[in-house]
Amino acid sequence: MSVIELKDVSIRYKIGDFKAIGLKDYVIQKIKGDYHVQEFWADRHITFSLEKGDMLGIIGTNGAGKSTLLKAISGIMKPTEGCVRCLGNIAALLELASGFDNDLTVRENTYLRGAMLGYTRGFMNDKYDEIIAFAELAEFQDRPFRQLSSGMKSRLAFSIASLVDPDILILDEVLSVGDGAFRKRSEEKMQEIIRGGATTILVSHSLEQVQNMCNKVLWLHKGRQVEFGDRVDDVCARYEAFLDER
Ligand SMILES: Nc1ncnc2c1ncn2[C@@H]1O[C@H](COP(=O)(O)OP(=O)(O)OP(=O)(O)O)[C@@H](O)[C@H]1O
Repeated sequence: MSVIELKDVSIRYKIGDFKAIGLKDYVIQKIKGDYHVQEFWADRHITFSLEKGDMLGIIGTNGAGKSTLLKAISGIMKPTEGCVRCLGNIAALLELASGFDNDLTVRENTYLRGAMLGYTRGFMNDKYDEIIAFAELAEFQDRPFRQLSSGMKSRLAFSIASLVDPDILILDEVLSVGDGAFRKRSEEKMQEIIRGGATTILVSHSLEQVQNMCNKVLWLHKGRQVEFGDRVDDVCARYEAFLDER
């Protein structure tokens, strides 16, 4: 049985609606009669499924709809059409800095993120040292989160998400932010998670990373599904040829 299944998923953004422009401008525009909402389909008719242990790489140029699709898979957004079905607990690393509080310490933020992922305090007590050691942040444990560099913040986010044994791990470009040594360790960690049976989705602009790590690939372009399949090298080669032609 598939762990993740997307059936004909389409996601629409509304540009300039009252939520985007604010109530005041909405009222003014409405009175003047020039209130217009534009629709933009960021993803259109996306259909694929993943089995337990699959590692999917999503590729595509800027604005292809990759991050939007991850939001729908992780439950942050509801698809406008179609359906997404996921089995098991999901750890999603989408906007790395989000969900952390700059005024709390690294330790407090670690517990906070754990709670947001649905883990108990006891579980986090057991995992805490491991999380901090993996992120190499032992000296920063009791410092305010704002003192961390952006690379350190993403190390902590990755470390929490990966060490709590998710059934589904969703990563948006996260591995490209750490330095070389951390990137290598995080790739190894992800391989370990996959060997443990988790299903992983990774958005990456590095074809080398997708070829090295993924057993399936989804190529999106302007919201459309160009290719999906397990012939990762072939799809990446066609995508590369497409990039060269542009
Ligand atoms: N909140 C939003 N409101 C309106 N349009 C949006 C919104 N978020 C994204 N978009 C648009 O949806 C399209 C897809 O964006 P998305 O971030 O999913 O692309 P992406 O493939 O992840 O791009 P990148 O590789 O640049 O990160 C883009 O054209 C973007 O401008």
